[in-house]
Amino acid sequence: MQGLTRFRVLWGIHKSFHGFHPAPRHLHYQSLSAPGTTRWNDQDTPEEFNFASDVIDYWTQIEKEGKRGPNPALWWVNNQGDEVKWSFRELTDLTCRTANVLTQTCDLQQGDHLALILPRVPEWWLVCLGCIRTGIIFIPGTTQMKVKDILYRLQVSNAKSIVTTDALASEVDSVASNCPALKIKLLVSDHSRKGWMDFRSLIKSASPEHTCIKSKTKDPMVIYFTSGTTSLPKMAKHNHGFAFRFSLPSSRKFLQLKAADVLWCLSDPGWIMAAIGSLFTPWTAGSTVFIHHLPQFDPKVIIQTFFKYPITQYLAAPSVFRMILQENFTSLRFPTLEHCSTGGEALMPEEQEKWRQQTGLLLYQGYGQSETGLACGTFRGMKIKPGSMGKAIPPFEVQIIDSKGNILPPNTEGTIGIRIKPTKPFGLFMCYENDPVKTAEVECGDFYNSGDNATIDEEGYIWFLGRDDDIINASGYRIGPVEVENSLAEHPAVAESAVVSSPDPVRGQVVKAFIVLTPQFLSHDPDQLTKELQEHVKSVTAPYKYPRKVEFVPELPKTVTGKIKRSELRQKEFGLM
Ligand SMILES: Nc1ncnc2c1ncn2[C@@H]1O[C@H](COP(=O)(O)OP(=O)(O)OP(=O)(O)O)[C@@H](O)[C@H]1O
Repeated sequence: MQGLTRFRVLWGIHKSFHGFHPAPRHLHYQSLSAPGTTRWNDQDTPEEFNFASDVIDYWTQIEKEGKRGPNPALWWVNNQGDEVKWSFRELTDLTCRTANVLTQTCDLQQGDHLALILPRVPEWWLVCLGCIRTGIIFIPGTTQMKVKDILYRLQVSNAKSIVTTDALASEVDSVASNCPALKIKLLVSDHSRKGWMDFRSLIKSASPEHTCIKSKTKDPMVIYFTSGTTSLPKMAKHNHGFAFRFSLPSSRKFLQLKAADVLWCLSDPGWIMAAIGSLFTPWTAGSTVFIHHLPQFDPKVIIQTFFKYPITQYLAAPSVFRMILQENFTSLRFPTLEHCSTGGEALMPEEQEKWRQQTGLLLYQGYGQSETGLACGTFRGMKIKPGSMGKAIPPFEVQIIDSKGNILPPNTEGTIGIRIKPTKPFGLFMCYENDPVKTAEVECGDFYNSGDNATIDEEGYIWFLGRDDDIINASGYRIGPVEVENSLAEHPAVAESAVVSSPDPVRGQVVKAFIVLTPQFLSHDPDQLTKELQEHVKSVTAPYKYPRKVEFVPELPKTVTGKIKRSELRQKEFGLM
């Protein structure tokens, strides 16, 4: 049975679409920002914007007029051979049904908080858009969370509702009595569960007639929990302007997607990268969002997927590219893949080079945070400087600033700042929810202070050095962990490493490297390997940066989003844990 038909039969949904007459507003907005503009004036801000009505329903209309190609809006597959293909028309229909389930059946109102903890299942996209249609603020989270992570998020967010699957339902039930705000539990499953509403059957019987709210661009839309790499995760709240930003030519220039493109973004749905790469960017361009359910990252499955489906663009964290590279292919030529991008953590220049050698494709890097979305990046076709995160993406003006918010000259180490005065640009978070103190703390003069250390060169390329807290001060030298980790990555023994400062009775602090070895080096003599790695670092970078201490570990501590927790390693070194 064909995927789409199968899905319709599964859900009992018939092809009845109501008439939509959306104005193709989002394309008009392109004229509001010229590429290269670095400042956005508030008077250009559209008063109202809603991604569901202004973008999704626009493409639905284009489809109805027969002006869009046959590729689906969403193409979902799993390892069991199941497949879902939805057109924009179906997406409009299903997300209107979702909106009705949320507001009518669940009695949720505009401004209520909904925790959305789903794996890569099609319902994730339905709930996001259903929330956008209704003004319910959705709070994505990763399914890798444990009970205490879920409890923390439900409590601090005051979520009134949660949408999740069987895998986490019992965890939610075990903490629900400690979450007084939580009233509605929606289960995405083929089975029913006591105390939970059945999302799939509710959708079937819901009406596809729904009038989208007229959201103000400055109305809240989504809250992202930060990864918690440095402290407890914070709640970065974004408005509809975050979604609007993707309609600007400057944002569209980043991947240069066309309606015929098929974009595969591997990000966990709980991370802001998923909203960027598998929701707002592709659908603004009318492209296909391709999703592989992938409960675990298996590089072999990822590679097979490129050969099986006509994927043209690929976006994943550096660690995913790293896994594929570790398969050591001499030559991988993907039949339809044209463009690859990465971000979210440091990318080693040699990984970029290895990717080019093995696949013949360039690897473009971007940088962002839960607070900022994509702040800078290497636009498609722009010269790549290996190791650099590219240039500021308008309307963000990115500068390297000192602790008072003064702009520093090129090639001077400082903090990445995004201009917020006189005007805060679209796409930058509104605030940390319920935390005016933390919100005020990240304001630094006329800038938002990212807390990341970097330099900018004469051409405007930004070079990541490390988080402020991770910078090592050894014998008067300031050392960014990424530089040392980059050097270590060039050695075949190193699968992964984390570099932190460690106390030393003579020098105060020294550089220490925690190293996960590649399988072929596990049996090597550790002392000899330590010396070899130290010599290697001295030979490829300034010798003062070499790790005086080395510890081989089976794995590195990571956040639920897979980021290395250097702060945890550092605290252990200083006896603080
Ligand atoms: N291209 C990149 N290169 C290096 N680091 C990156 C890149 N992109 C993102 N990062 C890192 O990821 C961080 C953003 O991650 P995220 O918003 O998920 O939360 P977090 O900052 O890790 O969590 P917390 O603020 O709770 O400690 C950036 O501040 C930066 O340190």
